[in-house]
Amino acid sequence: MSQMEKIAALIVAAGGGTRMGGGVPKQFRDLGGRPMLAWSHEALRTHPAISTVLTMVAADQIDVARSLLPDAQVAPGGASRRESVAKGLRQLALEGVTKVLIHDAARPFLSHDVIDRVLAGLASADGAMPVLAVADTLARNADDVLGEIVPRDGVVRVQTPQGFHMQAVIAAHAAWPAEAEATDDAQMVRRLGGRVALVQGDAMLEKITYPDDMAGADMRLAWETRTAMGFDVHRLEDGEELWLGGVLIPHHQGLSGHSDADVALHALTDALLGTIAAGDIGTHFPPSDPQWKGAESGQFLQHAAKLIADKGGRIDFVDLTIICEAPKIGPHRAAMVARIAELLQIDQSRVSLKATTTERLGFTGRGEGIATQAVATVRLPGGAQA
Ligand SMILES: Nc1ccn([C@@H]2O[C@H](COP(=O)(O)OP(=O)(O)OP(=O)(O)O)[C@@H](O)[C@H]2O)c(=O)n1
Ligand SMILES: C[C@](O)(CO)[C@H](O)COP(=O)(O)O
Repeated sequence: MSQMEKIAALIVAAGGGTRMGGGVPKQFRDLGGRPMLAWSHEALRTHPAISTVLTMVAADQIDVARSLLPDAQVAPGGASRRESVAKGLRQLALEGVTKVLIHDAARPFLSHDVIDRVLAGLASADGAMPVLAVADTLARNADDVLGEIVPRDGVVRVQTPQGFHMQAVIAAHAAWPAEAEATDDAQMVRRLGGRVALVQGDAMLEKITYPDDMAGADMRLAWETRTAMGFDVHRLEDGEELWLGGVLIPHHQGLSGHSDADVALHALTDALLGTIAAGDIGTHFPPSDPQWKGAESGQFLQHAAKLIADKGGRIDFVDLTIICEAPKIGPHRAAMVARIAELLQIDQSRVSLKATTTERLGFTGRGEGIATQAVATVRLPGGAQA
């Protein structure tokens, strides 16, 4: 790479998703726990050769995009894909960009391998783009009757990101007739005599266009299911409040500990951290740290849930067993389930809470303390990208 080289990515995300329908433009819809747009943005942002990622969104979606991708550089796109690209190119040219990768937000599952292939193709051409072979027979539809067969030899399916030297793609956009539409940028560069190299595309990169494509994208995510457990004990003492499952319970004793000692939320926090192998509650909130003295344990649980969400994960189900002789848990079960569901932002049907005694045996049986076992099951996106 030369000293002066500056490679940018330009994501076009200003479309209305009319073929998809359903109100919210598809690039802002949830896909595996994060907006579709976030997937390719992350892949481009983390590629070592790319120094800038500019995302074009509809003018009235700027605030939405900023809230979904707080660190992203976003700008208003245009009325067509071509206009959105042209506006982005103008901005990137001012930033001294020498090469640009133009990518559809509607192609979320972009790997670094594809980016590498496009950049390699660009080294010896004006542009480079990923393509796939056509596997199906191609035919014309003549009023819902089979028409002419279209030879598929030498025909490829074109994907993005399409990479270009900035001068070549800016000249192509400038020369393109204002009234003509172009479905991509490579055809514009070619029309001006530019050479666009073809590199191997990726089946994961299929564009999400029609409603059925969302289901296909979910399947491509290849969710990985993980289950982990947590266990915790706190001592019952006079003069303490009894917090259990995020609920204050009237009792003659309460649990003692550095925080509010909510043994149920602690066990559940450990179970959730376990699903992403992120240590335990003490790793994140050391008892030696005075800031957690008397802390409400709901924040520990929310922290674990956020770490899972940051990985694109979803909490499928949590199950707790509170082990104590007293108080009776039954009367408080509904309130605890509601509070845990609220803290985790999941439906109450995904929270199970049970209780048992130990038949007066052991420390729980003698009323010296309360224990909780918790199990959490989460799904993490596994197949698409880390
Ligand atoms: N004015 C536009 C139109 C499209 N695009 C983007 O160009 C890509 C092309 O994909 P496409 O499936 O055509 O997206 P939409 O235009 O949103 O879909 P539709 O044609 O069904 O309305 C998408 O990432 C889309 O957001 C854009 O940035 N600006
Ligand atoms: C740019 C593109 O994704 C390459 O295949 C495609 O041309 C976009 O076409 P659309 O009709 O705007 O979806």
